[in-house]
Amino acid sequence: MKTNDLAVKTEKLVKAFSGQEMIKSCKMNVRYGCIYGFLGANGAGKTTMFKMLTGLLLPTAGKAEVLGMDVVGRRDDILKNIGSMIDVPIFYDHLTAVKNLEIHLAYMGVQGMGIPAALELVGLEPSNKQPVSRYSLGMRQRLGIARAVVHNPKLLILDEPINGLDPMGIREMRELFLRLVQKKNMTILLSSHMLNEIEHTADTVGVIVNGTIVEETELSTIKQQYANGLEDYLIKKMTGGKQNA
Ligand SMILES: Nc1ncnc2c1ncn2[C@@H]1O[C@H](COP(=O)(O)OP(=O)(O)OP(=O)(O)O)[C@@H](O)[C@H]1O
Repeated sequence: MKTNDLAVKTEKLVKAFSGQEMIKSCKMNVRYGCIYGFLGANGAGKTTMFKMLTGLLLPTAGKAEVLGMDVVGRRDDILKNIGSMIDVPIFYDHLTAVKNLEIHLAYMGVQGMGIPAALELVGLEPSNKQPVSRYSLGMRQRLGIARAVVHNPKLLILDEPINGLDPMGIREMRELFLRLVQKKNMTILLSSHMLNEIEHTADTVGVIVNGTIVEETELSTIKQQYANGLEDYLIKKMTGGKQNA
């Protein structure tokens, strides 16, 4: 794969905490225009990878490029061109959703797709005058996604984006992700423990085990090889192939 086909490219990436490597020589390739489902057990290193790609953590060693730019040297340029939601999204709780997005756009220095459009995309009512402190968990999650997309980023990095959403909300987000890729040319890198959701949404899957990505594959290939779907595939990869499919 040519380097300029890749929205995310890491080589031998390492992150150590207190001298202990939690990300180990990790290689990740995310193609432009794909929905990449990032899978792994609790503590495998998904959030740590996302934090390095979004400039929240500095790599200990190795190389990581996002949209062709080095994560260390060009952090600010990267941040203008990506949208992310990592961990529970934090807002100005005493302000409305519209005000929160206005502050975000002012900070980014762009108009983006427009605040009402972004709120409508995620199923929130732009005329809602309630402060965000009154929002349910699912509404906060939707607002987090609206903030991640409102400035029209090229790449979206979403850590467990459907946590807290009801079944209707999950379906709406799935449709939204597909629309963002097809109509707005975005690339989406997302993690989820909800394999059923990844099966419905992603076209590429990457599996991280103990801090290293052990395989990146097209979902269609997995579906051909594992009649029962992603769960059998994932368990096999997580156990080093010892578990029968
Ligand atoms: N700031 C930190 N200091 C020390 N250890 C950390 C820190 N952040 C993460 N870790 C450790 O790094 C490892 C990977 O954690 P990470 O949160 O990236 O996993 P994850 O794959 O996102 O897990 P989950 O699916 O549970 O969210 C864990 O062992 C975690 O305890």
